[in-house]
Amino acid sequence: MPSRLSDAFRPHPIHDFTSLRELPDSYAWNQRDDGGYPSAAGEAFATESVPVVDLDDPNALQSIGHACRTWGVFQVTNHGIPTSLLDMVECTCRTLFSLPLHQKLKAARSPDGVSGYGFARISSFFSKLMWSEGFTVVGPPDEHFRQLWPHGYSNHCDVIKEYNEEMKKLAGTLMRLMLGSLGIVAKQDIKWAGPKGDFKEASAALQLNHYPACPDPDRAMGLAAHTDSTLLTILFQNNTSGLQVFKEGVGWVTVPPVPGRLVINVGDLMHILSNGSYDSILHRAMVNRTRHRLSLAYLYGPPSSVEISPHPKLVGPNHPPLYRPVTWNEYLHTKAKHFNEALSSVRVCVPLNGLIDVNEHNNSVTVG
Ligand SMILES: C=C1C[C@]23C[C@H]1CC[C@H]2[C@@]12CCC[C@@](C)(C(=O)O1)[C@H]2[C@@H]3C(=O)O
Ligand SMILES: O=C(O)CCC(=O)C(=O)O
Ligand SMILES: [Fe+2]
Repeated sequence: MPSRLSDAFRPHPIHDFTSLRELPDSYAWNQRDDGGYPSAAGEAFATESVPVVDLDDPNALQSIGHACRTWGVFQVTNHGIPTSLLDMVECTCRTLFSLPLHQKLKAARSPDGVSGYGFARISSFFSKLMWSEGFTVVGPPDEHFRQLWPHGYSNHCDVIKEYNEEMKKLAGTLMRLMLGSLGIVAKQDIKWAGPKGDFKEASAALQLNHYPACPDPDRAMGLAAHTDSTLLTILFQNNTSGLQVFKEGVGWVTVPPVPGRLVINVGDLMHILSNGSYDSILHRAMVNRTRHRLSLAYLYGPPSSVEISPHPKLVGPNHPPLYRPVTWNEYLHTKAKHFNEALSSVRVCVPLNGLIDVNEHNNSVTVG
């Protein structure tokens, strides 16, 4: 067992960074370290804010379409997720990350696995370390949770299962609205949406993130800038701000947590499915000097056997398909290899004499 754990974390020595009084150099980022995205004047005086859509509003479909075209991210209210469930899942997160490191490592993500405790996967693309820890849940959490809490894990399992079920329903609703705004009717136009158009066969991963209070937050990075490899992501953040989204021409815009709101990100697979009409949103998480922060990302995608490609309704003589078909597993691999170049690596090249695509394929991780 110990050799498996040290394998999982070989690239980054395991130490309890949460109790450090000073920021070690290995955690001190400068702008170049995070991809060098310009911090436009907007950052300090951001006048723009991420759209808010009331899901009970009869115009929700139009508002969501507009938000997806202009931002690639929006917040929702009246989403139907009970506050009590959000409180409970936050409590499970808090309890999990409060465990001593040696206990959390009993549920460490294995080198080739997707579920379990670990530091940011995308760390390998950066020379600096991120000020965060995470726990990924794919499928039932029971086995890992039993390692964490030998006694009394079942309540935490129930909370996660209920949260996943509620998220799945909400994700189905959001899919119908996001696609509806492109003229795509889920139950007619998307085979895997099923006869009721409820996307029952969809897959998902739940990512719990913890950003401890940090002695030097201006130089630290919670989670570096990335887009999600999903169709869409539903993000819950506790009462501490940290999420920022990048808007072209504006710069980094903070999405402050507001009770009752959830943040919806357009992911890379939605960008592909919409044939580029919706952009996936580049986002990152900053950290705080005095407060620790929790977030939960519900990463939503198609069933593992389904290939996502630009929808035929959005393709025509003047609108060639911009991307080749990919399954979620294949795309996750591409992301793990090419990180923020993953989308361009599945893009179709358009030479003068027709369409060809240039790609490497490989397959194996299973999310489902
Ligand atoms: C289903 C997913 C989506 C994953 C991989 C796998 C489980 C965890 C997800 C995240 C969560 C944190 C950012 C990200 C970039 C990461 O490193 O892990 C995400 C990644 C992706 O969107 O590619
Ligand atoms: O913590 C956040 O606000 C962002 C988390 C995130 O982007 C992710 O888990 O993919
Ligand atoms: Fe993300």
